[in-house]
Amino acid sequence: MKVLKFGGKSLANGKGIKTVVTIIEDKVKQGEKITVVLSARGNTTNELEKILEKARKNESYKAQLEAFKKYQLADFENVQFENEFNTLDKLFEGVSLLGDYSKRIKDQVLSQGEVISAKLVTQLLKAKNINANFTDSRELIVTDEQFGDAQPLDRLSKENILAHFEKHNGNTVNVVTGFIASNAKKETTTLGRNGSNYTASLLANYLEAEELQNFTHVNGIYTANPDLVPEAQKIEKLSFAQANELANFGANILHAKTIIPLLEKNIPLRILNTFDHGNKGTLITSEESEKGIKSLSVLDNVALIHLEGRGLLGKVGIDARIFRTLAQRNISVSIISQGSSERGIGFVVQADQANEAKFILEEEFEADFYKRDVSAITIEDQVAVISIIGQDLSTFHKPYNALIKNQVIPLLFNNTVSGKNVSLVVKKEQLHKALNVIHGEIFEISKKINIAIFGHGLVGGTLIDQILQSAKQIESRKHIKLNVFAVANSKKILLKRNGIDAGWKQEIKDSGEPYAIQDVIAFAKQHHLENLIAIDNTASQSFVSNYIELIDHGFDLVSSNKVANTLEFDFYKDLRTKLKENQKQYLYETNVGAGLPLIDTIKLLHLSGENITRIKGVFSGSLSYLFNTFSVEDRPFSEVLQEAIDSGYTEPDPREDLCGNDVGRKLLILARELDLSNEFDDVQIHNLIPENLREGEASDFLNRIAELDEEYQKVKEAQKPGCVLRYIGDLWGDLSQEKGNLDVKLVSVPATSALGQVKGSDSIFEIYTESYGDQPIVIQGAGAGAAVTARGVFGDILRLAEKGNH
Ligand SMILES: NC(=O)C1=CN([C@@H]2O[C@H](COP(=O)(O)OP(=O)(O)OC[C@H]3O[C@@H](n4cnc5c(N)ncnc54)[C@H](OP(=O)(O)O)[C@@H]3O)[C@@H](O)[C@H]2O)C=CC1
Ligand SMILES: N[C@@H](CC=O)C(=O)O
Repeated sequence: MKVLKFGGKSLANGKGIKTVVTIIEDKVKQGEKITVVLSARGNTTNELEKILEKARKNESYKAQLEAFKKYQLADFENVQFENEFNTLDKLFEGVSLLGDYSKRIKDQVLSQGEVISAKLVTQLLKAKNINANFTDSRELIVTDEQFGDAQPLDRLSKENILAHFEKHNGNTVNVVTGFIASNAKKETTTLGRNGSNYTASLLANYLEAEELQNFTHVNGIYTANPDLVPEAQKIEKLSFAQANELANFGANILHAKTIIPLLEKNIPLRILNTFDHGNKGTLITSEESEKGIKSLSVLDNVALIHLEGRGLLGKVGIDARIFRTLAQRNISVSIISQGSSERGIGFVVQADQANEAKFILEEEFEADFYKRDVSAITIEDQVAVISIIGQDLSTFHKPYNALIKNQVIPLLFNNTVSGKNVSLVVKKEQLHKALNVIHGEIFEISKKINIAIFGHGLVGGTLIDQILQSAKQIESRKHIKLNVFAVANSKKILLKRNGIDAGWKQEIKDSGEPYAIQDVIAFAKQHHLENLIAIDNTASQSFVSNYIELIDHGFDLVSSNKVANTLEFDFYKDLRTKLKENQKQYLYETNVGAGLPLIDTIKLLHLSGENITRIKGVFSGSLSYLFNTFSVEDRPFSEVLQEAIDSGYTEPDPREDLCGNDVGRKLLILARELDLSNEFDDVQIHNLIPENLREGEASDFLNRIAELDEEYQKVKEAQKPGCVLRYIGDLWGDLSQEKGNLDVKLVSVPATSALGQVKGSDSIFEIYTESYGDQPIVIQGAGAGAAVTARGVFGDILRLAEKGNH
């Protein structure tokens, strides 16, 4: 025999109730022996509670009652609920007259929901020629007199149930009302929270069922609530001990009282979804699994109470007084935390008991207030408790660090000494984000990284395409889910919580909106997005002014834009202070040498104490291409320049390359990596643009580039034989001083020298250090181009996304 229990949502009008009847019918046709336990349908219990309240307040409740009846009858044929409806009419009328009701009356009212549900399903099954038998559990389960939360009396209940099932056996499908029972005086009682589940597991126990199948509206037990954590995964199998842990922390289906009767008889419990027939759900058995499970559960109807006082240190009996006082009013405390200094104690109670708890504690500690031993008792009610079940403190630093990096600061946390649970109290507004952050860390199923990309030109556009192309692979290889939730240019933004797709270019054109940076921050907050990274792929100085605000709101930064690192040294330092304060990171590997691993190398050498004495080379990819090609080919300077522009090597305004600013910036960035405090003005720059072409719009300049030809032809021809032109950067001098010398110049070098042999758009960086002497470390490769630069930015994103950084 299997016991099938259906919850309220499964029994709602429409798809629900029809599916339930089909499930039962199929099982009967397959020859399975089953017993069915039902909750009240849909929202019935809540509705009855609401009508009862209205009646108590003498408000008009009849329209709601009629709507309730209509819902129960829907368009079902041959169903008679006259008895139940009459009972409800009388009970509500009585309550309305008295202006009050007892728990006993409430149990009578609520019980009608289960009776109606079981009668209806019995009728629908009979119409399908199934031998269904309406079974009122009030005839079977005998309880004490604790209305609202009655305790079954085991021996009597078992006797009744066995006798009933002996009588109604064979192919009979007993359709049993869940939740309700009666006391020895035959008065209706109810079994409290999870009552129907309890009825089902009691029946399974007494009848020694083969399995209890609990049909819900979800596919089973998840690693977290999938409504809050989209990446949550179904747990296929659990042991009762593990289920019990989950139950203790809010997984209602698994409430301890439902589990114990099953555990006693070793009866498996399967959590199934009425609406997803093929799904095998979660199976809970007594088999102990070696692998620990982890799951996140939430209690959100709670409040945090904090009792604070300077005079509590070393005083004996304070905690005892607190808990005794609370116990006297039946107020249960779920989480407690007290520091060793005993300056205060924080604990969590049910939200609806918080005010009463505060009041009675203030009474209890009145004298202590007077003596100033206790200074305040406060309630924080917009809080939630997250419990990480299966988590001990050995690896707790991972989710904890990730929370801090995401600006979620737990108000309180504690762990269990035995077992593996860590609970955190967080602000309710941060619950969603906190859950996703912790989930990503502890499961490594896929940690979501939410990315906002500013600038979708050559580099930005290529980066987006690269991300979209590799996202799946990265998710399966690295368990990192890259979600580009924002793409913006200087005028418009496209915001998509679940990430853009291949149609992003058209979408931003069609539905992009004007924006300010605050809109992006607000969007991330509204959608509880965690692990935020802002990517600056602009060349804009004005965008850099958003950096501080982004950092303040929890974004890490990645930029291909070099401006932020080359503004005044004060800003450079302030930015780093802000980053440190907020535990945020700023990566910009592509600022020098595009995708080449240059900045990282220099940082490591410098950090490890290696004295870098000089850095020299061809810093610009576009100017490398220009002079490498122009030096050896007999073509006009402007033609080669145009090729460099068309190949995406130059800055958005190519004059930034030709005037030497871009190389100057790169040189300054490296100097600052070596802790030199140079300013941009310190860079000696040989500007390649003749003075008469420096002013005006970039487009005017581009129309006139042929005017450069004559001058550069002369420069080329004035060289010694066997020499070639190179535009180089040179950082030199005593680099242990406050400032170094920074030169950017056009030089003529032998074609056979290292600089002379550079080809295409390659950059070359010679890093001279004390240990390496005259033989520099050389880093050489493509120094410009959208693809390599975007790849470099992508590398920075992954570095941030990898464990330890986020
Ligand atoms: N090309 C290369 O090889 C390398 C380039 N870089 C750097 O990459 C960056 C991007 O270069 P590239 O892609 O060629 O430039 P593009 O001109 O192709 O693209 C720039 C993008 O930035 C947007 N933008 C400009 N100002 C703002 C603003 N204030 N807010 C938001 N978006 C803005 C532009 O939008 P709109 O169209 O509305 O103006 C455009 O989408 C530059 O900083 C460059 O120095 C670094 C290393 C190598
Ligand atoms: N315009 C730059 C691009 C990379 O920073 C260059 O030519 O090097």
